[in-house]
Amino acid sequence: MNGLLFQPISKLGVHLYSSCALAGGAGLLSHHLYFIRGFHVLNATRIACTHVLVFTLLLAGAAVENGFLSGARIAVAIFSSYLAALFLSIATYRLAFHPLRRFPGPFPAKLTKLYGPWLARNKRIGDEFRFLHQRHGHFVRVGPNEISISHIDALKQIHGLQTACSKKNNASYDVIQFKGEFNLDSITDHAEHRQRRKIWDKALSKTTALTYEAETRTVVKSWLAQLERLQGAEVDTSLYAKHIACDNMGRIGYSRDFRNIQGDGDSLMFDIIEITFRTMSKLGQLIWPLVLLFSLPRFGLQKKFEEVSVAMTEERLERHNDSEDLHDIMKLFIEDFLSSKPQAFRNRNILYADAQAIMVASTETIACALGFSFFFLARDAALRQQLREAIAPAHGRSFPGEFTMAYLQGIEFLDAVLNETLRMSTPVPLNGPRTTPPQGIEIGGTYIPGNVHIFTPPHVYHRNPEYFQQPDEFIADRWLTRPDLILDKRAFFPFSLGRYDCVGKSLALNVVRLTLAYTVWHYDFELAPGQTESAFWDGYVDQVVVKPAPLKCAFTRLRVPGVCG
Ligand code: HEM
Repeated sequence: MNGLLFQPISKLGVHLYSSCALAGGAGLLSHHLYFIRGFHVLNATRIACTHVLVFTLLLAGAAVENGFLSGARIAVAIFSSYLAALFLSIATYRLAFHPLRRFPGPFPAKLTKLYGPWLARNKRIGDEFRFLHQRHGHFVRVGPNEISISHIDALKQIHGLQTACSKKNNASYDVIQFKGEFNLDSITDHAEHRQRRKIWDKALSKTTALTYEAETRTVVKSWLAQLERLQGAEVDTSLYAKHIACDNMGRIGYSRDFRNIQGDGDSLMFDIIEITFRTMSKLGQLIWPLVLLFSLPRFGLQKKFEEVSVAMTEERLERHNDSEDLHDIMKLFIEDFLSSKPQAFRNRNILYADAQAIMVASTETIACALGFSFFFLARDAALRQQLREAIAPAHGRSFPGEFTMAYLQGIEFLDAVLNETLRMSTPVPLNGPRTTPPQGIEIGGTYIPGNVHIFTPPHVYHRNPEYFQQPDEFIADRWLTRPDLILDKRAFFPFSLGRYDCVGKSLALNVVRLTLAYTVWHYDFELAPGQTESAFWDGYVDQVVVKPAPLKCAFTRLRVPGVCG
């Protein structure tokens, strides 16, 4: 066989050309018979290995016949012909024949998924999507098989309970797993998701979220104590927003005290938690490098992340066996896992996968919401005062000198500040993609073909003048006295929508409400000298979840709590 293939090559000249032509034909065939059919991203490792193997065999065969240098040149020529034909065929198909060929969008996005990492190069992919929509309209082709949508009808059709769209055949979710088991967010099968979600819902329902209040209050009190210790020094509120979110996650998720606020916790914790998202965000929506990366043994922070989540789960399991009194999110997962007929947590790896989900989902998001809330308050004394006055009736209602969630939940102005923060700087700017059903869907008169990956980026909706007047201005009153500034309330969905919406919404809102109420009640704070608004705006990065820039603030304890000046 080798002889047959390489004899003509060894004579070079015309025979090399025909071998290259043959390889080109193979490139065309591999596109039309394999790559164009179905969904192959998850086979990236196998595909890469097969190509490396074929090239190595080609090189070896050619080197045996022609010596190493000539053999290498021949092998490269033949293999390049194969690749050139393959990529040319892919490019021609994507530009001229793909079902999405008529959708507007930047030229490179139509051609290659490598446009994703390029778009993410400034770590502001949410803004980039926004600019693309401003330029191209409601439907933008942001990748060869990807459409981003900003039409209001898309929200119900894609996320509504009756939707035919799914998370299937969408490698973004498939890569996030622990040894083959998905976490709640990355499950793509509806039935399996429903079973697991029931337990999460129980662990984080509105009523259960209230039962975590004492733990959150302890965290907030540590923050106030830390402010007391730091009196006079500049405080990086973005850093403490992280610490508050992380310590809160430790207590509510696992009944553990991380002590980040006090400064004697594991300072690496947040880096460990954000590592997966940081890697993903660099790639835009390009998933195959992640498939390759995750097929290797874990290393660095990714390894540490797995080790930490396993260790925390094992430790929590042990404590469950010693005493079932602990009350946290893991408790319900463990109860199902240890039951005679588990409904969702059928093995330890599922437990580890969702332990990771608690860490990631409840930390960075809350840190972002809190970090930006501190910013909007720090730059506006009137806003702080208005908030203080608004929360005053809730102070001491349940316990002397304390705020409780029960009363804070009814404070409209507090929620207006929170809504406006989540609109202006939504923690998850893009949301995960969905896949259209095989028959496609029609949105606002536009037909989107089947098996296309679609995005409905909250950041694009939240800052869209079609839905919000003066979209780039923080105006808390738009949620109260200025409803004219909201043109379509449906366009506000920081926690996503439908069956995959955020299960931790109530908990997250409670943590932010309690932290802000106690902070403004006991302290006045403003941007520290030298800290500019633009430095904060320019410095945040979008790593799947937005990470606020450092923000130096000066805090002054109020002599009479709740009374400034
Ligand atoms: C301000 C804080 C938060 C924001 C803005 C937020 C936002 C979101 C969004 C947008 C999604 C949907 C993602 C997608 O469609 O791809 C989501 C899902 C999720 N969130 Fe949150 N989140 C927050 C806090 C939390 C907290 C505290 C938890 C508690 C552990 C949590 C747990 C989850 C989980 C498990 C999912 C997946 C739900 C499912 O697929 O059924 N989140 N979140």
